[in-house]
Amino acid sequence: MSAIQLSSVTKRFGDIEAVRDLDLTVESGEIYGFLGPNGAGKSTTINMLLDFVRPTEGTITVLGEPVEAAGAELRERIGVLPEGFDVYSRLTGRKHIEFAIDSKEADDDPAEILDRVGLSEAADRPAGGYSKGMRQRLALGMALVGEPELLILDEPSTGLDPGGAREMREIVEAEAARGATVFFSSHVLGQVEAVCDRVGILHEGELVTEDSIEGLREASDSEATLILTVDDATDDDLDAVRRLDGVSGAAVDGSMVTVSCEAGVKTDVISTLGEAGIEIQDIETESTSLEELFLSYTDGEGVVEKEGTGTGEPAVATPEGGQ
Ligand SMILES: Nc1ncnc2c1ncn2[C@@H]1O[C@H](COP(=O)(O)OP(=O)(O)OP(=O)(O)O)[C@@H](O)[C@H]1O
Repeated sequence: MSAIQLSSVTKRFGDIEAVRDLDLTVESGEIYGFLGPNGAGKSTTINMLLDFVRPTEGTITVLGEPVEAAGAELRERIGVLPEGFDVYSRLTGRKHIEFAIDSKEADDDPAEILDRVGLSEAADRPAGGYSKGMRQRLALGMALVGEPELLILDEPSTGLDPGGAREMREIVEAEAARGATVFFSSHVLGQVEAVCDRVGILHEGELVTEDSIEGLREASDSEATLILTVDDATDDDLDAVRRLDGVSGAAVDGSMVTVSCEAGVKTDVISTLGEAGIEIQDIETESTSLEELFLSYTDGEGVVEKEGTGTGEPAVATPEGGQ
């Protein structure tokens, strides 16, 4: 069974088309990253999944139920971390979790949930005094109540420090391991890259691509730029290189030859230059990074901040040196 299915969904607010003809399926047990720059339509889509707003056109089913017809029973099967979650200032963190347990008629141990989200020590303080990151942890804790079949997390890493972002990812992975489906939105590529099985990129209300991180990486790896330091070369020397299948361009500037090509033809380029009598002193390869690929899908709008990835590694592939 699909956990989420949107068919030809469009949402208009007056003249604004927030979501356009969206077809999207998330299978049960998947961790799906919903990526897009500000204003792409992510929150609108999430709000439609939760039946907070209704689509102008199209149909939506969640956990096999048409959302428009579903009621409290469906909501009890879903854990939600909403965008811009606001705490009840005077209530403690523990009270918030207890409230979520009561309203879902669940039997979780509040202390265990508070511990999972790293709020044990602050549990008995009024949440009004919590930092932004602590509020986000509390919201995540409330979403976890009742072992939901589906977790819908709207920008869950907002306000989290790198450690908090890593813990959030570990929780997402643990939830998926017990069988939950996780759908989370982000404009932070690193968050999505580290944890998701599949990613959909939304831009101006439309799904511009959908693939596994591996698939996206392969797409980005398939194009490369070769930068060669040579003894001497003329533009005419490069004609044979330009004629090679998979080469999209070649240029020479002094002792530097730059060739844009598919990654698979790099060796052909080098041997063709050799056959033309060009002495190669040094070779560097730059692959198209995942970051550049994302930017190409969103007209350069920022989905690629590296905030809070917490991996201690770059969030995106960096140009590789050497061959
Ligand atoms: N209630 C509303 N009334 C009018 N326009 C709206 C409403 N909700 C959303 N929009 C518009 O729909 C578009 C998509 O907004 P949405 O909040 O879904 O984007 P988003 O991808 O979640 O962005 P962000 O990353 O900034 O949260 C925007 O142009 C927004 O102004």
